[in-house]
Amino acid sequence: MIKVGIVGATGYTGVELLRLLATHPQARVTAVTSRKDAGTQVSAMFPSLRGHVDLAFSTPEDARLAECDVVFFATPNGIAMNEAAQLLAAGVRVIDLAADFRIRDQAEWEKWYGMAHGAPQLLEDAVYGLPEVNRETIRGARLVANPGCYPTAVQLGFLPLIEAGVVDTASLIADCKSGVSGAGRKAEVHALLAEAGDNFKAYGVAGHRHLPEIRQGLARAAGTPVGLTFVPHLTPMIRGIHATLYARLTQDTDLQALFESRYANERFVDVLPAGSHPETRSVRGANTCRIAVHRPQGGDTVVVLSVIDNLVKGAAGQAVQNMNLMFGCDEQAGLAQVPLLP
Ligand SMILES: NC(=O)C1=CN([C@@H]2O[C@H](COP(=O)(O)OP(=O)(O)OC[C@H]3O[C@@H](n4cnc5c(N)ncnc54)[C@H](OP(=O)(O)O)[C@@H]3O)[C@@H](O)[C@H]2O)C=CC1
Ligand SMILES: CC(=O)N[C@@H](CCC(=O)OP(=O)(O)O)C(=O)O
Repeated sequence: MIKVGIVGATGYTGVELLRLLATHPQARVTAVTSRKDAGTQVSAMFPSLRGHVDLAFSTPEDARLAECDVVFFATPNGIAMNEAAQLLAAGVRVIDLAADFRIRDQAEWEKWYGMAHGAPQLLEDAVYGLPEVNRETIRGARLVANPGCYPTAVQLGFLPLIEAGVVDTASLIADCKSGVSGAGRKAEVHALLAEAGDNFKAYGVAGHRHLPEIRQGLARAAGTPVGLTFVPHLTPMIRGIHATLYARLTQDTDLQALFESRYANERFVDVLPAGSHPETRSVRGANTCRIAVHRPQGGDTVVVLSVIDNLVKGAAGQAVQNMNLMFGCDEQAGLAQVPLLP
């Protein structure tokens, strides 16, 4: 059994990790932390887990974390970077759901995240946890930087086009919509029902911190820097990301065949039949990215539609997928959920 610790288990990605790991045949959660709710039973806070998780939250200083095989950080940015080195030294593998190890360039990270990096010496070792790109490296990783939610949906949508060299990489556009759970469980006015319900708005147009992360991944695939306009929006739904991606074709190609062949062996990426319009509800609760590719009126603009559940393929599910790779488990272990609809 893989012994698992979760730091920050009272948040949305933390409780999602608990939900997914509750049915994992080879993993057992042994420590779950919270600063504010140490001592509270998990099932008292999350009734959905009653009968599935028999644990109480402990403080983040819990010594049992160092006895785990893997610790997930489901914490805000800037926490894992100060804790990872000690756990790694104790032989514990670390998966950070936050952004501390996602950007290779320290100065770039510090610019976007507005703080000094606490563990720059670990940036080199950290593996970016997008299995559809880095599967073999993730298998041997000690420290995994789990991708952000928007970056997962956007990269999976653009990668086939960029890898095949069939689009102009200087003029990419990602128009994205997220559900409110993307902002986490902390109390914030903009996420209140009366603020976010029955409303729709863009944010971060001048520059969102996922921009450098997406650019880094796409540039790696292109072998050259890319030009990307990324505009996130907040929609009045709880879960889900819908990314509408635009690129200019530079050569004629069978787009449907390109996408089908790129993801033919990927269990968590579903390329829909030509002409489809994927819905966020078709992936709710599941570790699936559904993609459709369009070429409106046969013109030179390609439109890719990519949907994920931000808490699953966009966070906790992808983190479990990475854990499965790191520990030699079936990649689908704990991740066989059928999406919840309606
Ligand atoms: N929500 C989403 O869709 C996605 C989130 N992410 C990233 O995953 C991480 C977690 O997100 P999410 O679950 O939404 O966040 P939440 O705000 O819902 O939860 C954060 C958790 O971290 C704990 N925490 C806060 N500060 C500290 C601290 N200083 N030390 C230890 N624990 C702390 C909180 O509990 P307590 O205060 O009691 O300690 C809580 O359990 C974030 O970095 C987020 O950006 C990534 C992809 C998608
Ligand atoms: C709707 C909403 O607010 N979403 C969050 C993205 C959450 C996330 O994945 O952010 P990290 O990179 O910090 O992990 C945002 O735009 O800040």
